[in-house]
Amino acid sequence: MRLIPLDNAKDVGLWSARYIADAINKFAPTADRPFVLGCPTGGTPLNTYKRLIELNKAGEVSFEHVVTFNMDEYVGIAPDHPESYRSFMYNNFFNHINIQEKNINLLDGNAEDLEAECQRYEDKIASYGKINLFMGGVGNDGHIAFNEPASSLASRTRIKTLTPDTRIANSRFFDNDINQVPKLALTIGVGTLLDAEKVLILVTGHNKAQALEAAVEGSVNHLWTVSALQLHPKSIIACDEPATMELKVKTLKYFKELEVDNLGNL
Ligand SMILES: N[C@@H]1[C@@H](O)[C@H](O)[C@@H](COP(=O)(O)O)O[C@@H]1O
Repeated sequence: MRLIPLDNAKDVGLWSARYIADAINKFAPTADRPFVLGCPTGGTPLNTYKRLIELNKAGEVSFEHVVTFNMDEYVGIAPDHPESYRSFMYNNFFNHINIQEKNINLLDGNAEDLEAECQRYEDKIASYGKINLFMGGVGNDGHIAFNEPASSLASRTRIKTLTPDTRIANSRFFDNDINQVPKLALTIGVGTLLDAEKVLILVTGHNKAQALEAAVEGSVNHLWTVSALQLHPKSIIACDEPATMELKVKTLKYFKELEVDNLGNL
């Protein structure tokens, strides 16, 4: 695991956007060999999307041959609901870059057969071989996508019941009314995430400090599904200073020293 300790959330956005743009450019995608990018929603990746849009407009990265798969979607809210993850992705990213509509993959939380929808998604990912880079955030309780505490670390895309904590946290997007927050979601599994060639998780803010501690210093544990990153051969966590508050001083120092050369290339 690489831990990239940065000063603030804006720097996490700049660093991660540059990392993604470089990965796409290095891959040199074509129509027959697209780059496959996993995408999250939430407040954390907004700075990254903003910067990727700027890089796209500046001609520094193209999404013409990039295929995306989103991590998750609520069940039962209209696709054009302002808080559906579909709306989030179009409003904050897809509408502003040169991605082709046919290359966008989203889970349909209104599908008649939700289990079949999850299998369709897994099959579609498999049809590309693998996801080259999966970007993600993390919940306060350490959940990845919507893999709530005690999710199987071998899980695949499926229906999940959201915990009260997650619904309270996400009620800020629903007029602070927990009753408006859906109770169910479709989410890629921890196993689906671990299958990606690279995983990049963004962690910002003091309310994520315990999750970061669990991811970096804790043992692999289904109660903090983010800790499954320790099983991945190429996982990166980019974090800001407030998120590191629960880490031991020596842990942070260790990772900072490892990154000295890389941070010099920011
Ligand atoms: N399903 C999403 C997660 O993918 C996201 O990581 C988490 C944290 O969101 P935020 O970045 O807004 O803190 O929220 C939701 O639960």
